[in-house]
Amino acid sequence: MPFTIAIDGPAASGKGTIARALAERFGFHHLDTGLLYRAVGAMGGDPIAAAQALSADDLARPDLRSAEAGQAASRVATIPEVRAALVDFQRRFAARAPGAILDGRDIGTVICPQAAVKLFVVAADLTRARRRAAELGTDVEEMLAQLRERDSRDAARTTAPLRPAEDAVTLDTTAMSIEDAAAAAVRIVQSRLS
Ligand SMILES: Nc1ncnc2c1ncn2[C@@H]1O[C@H](COP(=O)(O)OP(=O)(O)OP(=O)(O)O)[C@@H](O)[C@H]1O
Ligand SMILES: Nc1ccn([C@@H]2O[C@H](COP(=O)(O)O)[C@@H](O)[C@H]2O)c(=O)n1
Repeated sequence: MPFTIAIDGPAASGKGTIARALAERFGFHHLDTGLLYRAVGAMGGDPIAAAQALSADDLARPDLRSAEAGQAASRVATIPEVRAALVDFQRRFAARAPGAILDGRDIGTVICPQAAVKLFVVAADLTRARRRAAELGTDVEEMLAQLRERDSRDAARTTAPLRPAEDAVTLDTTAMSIEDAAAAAVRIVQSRLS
């Protein structure tokens, strides 16, 4: 039976970094589900039609990592029909052998409620803003405002809001290096594998 790991948390908390480290360590597949919403937001036009027509090629667009793409993603992510159109793809991915790691906002609560491991990754707002601003070469204060706006929208929406699953383990990476955060996640996964 494939082993599924669900990783959720606010923007730039380190979900993807941890997911990639786990994928490398355990040989599992990894899907950054934020890319699906970023692609839908970037396609323009009717977001519901865009979500229904989404293909793997759309996820390879070079402009999806920008702050603007993140804001557009969080707006289309509030539309229930957009979310519904993306469920099957994510669940099929989660069933891949020998295991799959999905990171996003509703993986442990909606997409994979039966996941073997659920992590909710958090970090202080300013820490997240500093890390993301360094990554994109942008202003920290502006990034802080953008992350807070996105987190508020994600947590306030009625369909699949950002929140930890009841059985999720919270991992606060504020004072952790990338290596320490990855090692902490590996320990949690190992404890469930054995
Ligand atoms: N523990 C850490 N220490 C220092 N920098 C980190 C740490 N974890 C992640 N980072 C850096 O912070 C930035 C955001 O991390 P990452 O992309 O993993 O976050 P995310 O939660 O996946 O973001 P998003 O919400 O956009 O999907 C990246 O530049 C990453 O290298
Ligand atoms: N499972 C998910 C994943 C993402 N979203 C929305 O997309 C935005 C961008 O996500 P990133 O992980 O790339 O930052 C995010 O702010 C959410 O609005 C989602 O709703 N569900």
